[in-house]
Amino acid sequence: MNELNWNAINAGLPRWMEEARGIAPLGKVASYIPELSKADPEALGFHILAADGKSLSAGDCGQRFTMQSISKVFTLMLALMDNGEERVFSKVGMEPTGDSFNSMLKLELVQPGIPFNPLINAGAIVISSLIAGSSNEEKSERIAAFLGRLAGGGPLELDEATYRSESSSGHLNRSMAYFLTDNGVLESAVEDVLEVYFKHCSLLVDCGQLARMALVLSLDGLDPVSGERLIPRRFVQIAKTFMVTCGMYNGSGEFAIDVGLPAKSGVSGGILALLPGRAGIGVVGPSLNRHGNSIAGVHLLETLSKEFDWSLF
Ligand SMILES: NC(=O)CC[C@H](N)C(=O)O
Repeated sequence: MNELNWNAINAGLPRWMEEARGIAPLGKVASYIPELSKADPEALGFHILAADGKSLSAGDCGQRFTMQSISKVFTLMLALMDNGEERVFSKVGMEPTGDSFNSMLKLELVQPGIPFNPLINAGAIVISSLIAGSSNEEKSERIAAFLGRLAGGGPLELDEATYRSESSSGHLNRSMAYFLTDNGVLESAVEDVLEVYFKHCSLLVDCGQLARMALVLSLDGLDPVSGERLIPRRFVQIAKTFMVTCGMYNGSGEFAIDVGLPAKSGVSGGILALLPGRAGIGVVGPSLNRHGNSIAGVHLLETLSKEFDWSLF
């Protein structure tokens, strides 16, 4: 396991951050969830945390934002822990779609009518219905506690305003959930499933917490401090593979070529990325490219990956 070149990262980071921030105006902050449109398009934060506990942060790394689709990687692993592989993959597939994250096109085009993968909205909605718990509250609490544990602390906090904003504007997600019910894929009532889904998308983190969660994945599910197993290795392997094939939506191929690391983005502008066995990374930059990925965040990761030869491929 080679050491990160901390001196060089530290020396180059201010310039690379400025360069990345400079292209933020070429993208757009998400506005289909009204609450997200309040984010500062020029904000950019970065945090890297290595397995030996060394870390480095830059820019607006103290800023909190909602996890959005980044949470889908973790609900997938929790659903796998609750149900096992066979049951989960009877309800969602394993293939990239090539369509945007909120597309429902292929639900009707391909049989059986299950979502192509757990990281598009339709797939993550199905995954929300597989989280164990006797009530919506218990399911949401389990997710917030699981995510918080990986981030190194107590349960993550819900951003109520974003949750309400998502729920009241989520017509497309709602229609997908009804479609999935009609296909016999969703077992619980639409509104119950969506409450769990919208709530996990609205959990708050900062870049440091994202990096801490990413580090657990980079260590194949082990807590970096106690060494305790938090997630079975097989389920982390599944999650990391999905991150490579679908984590950046229909920009995943380009990202694999330009950056070459398992990563997951969210429409609030967050990106979680990892260097296997070595480090976790959290980035935020709310201005998005056409695929819904942080434009400055992707640029920054690309620069770092090329500079330090981080690509796995
Ligand atoms: N790409 C994303 O981050 C999408 C998540 C968002 N909560 C939605 O349902 O549309």
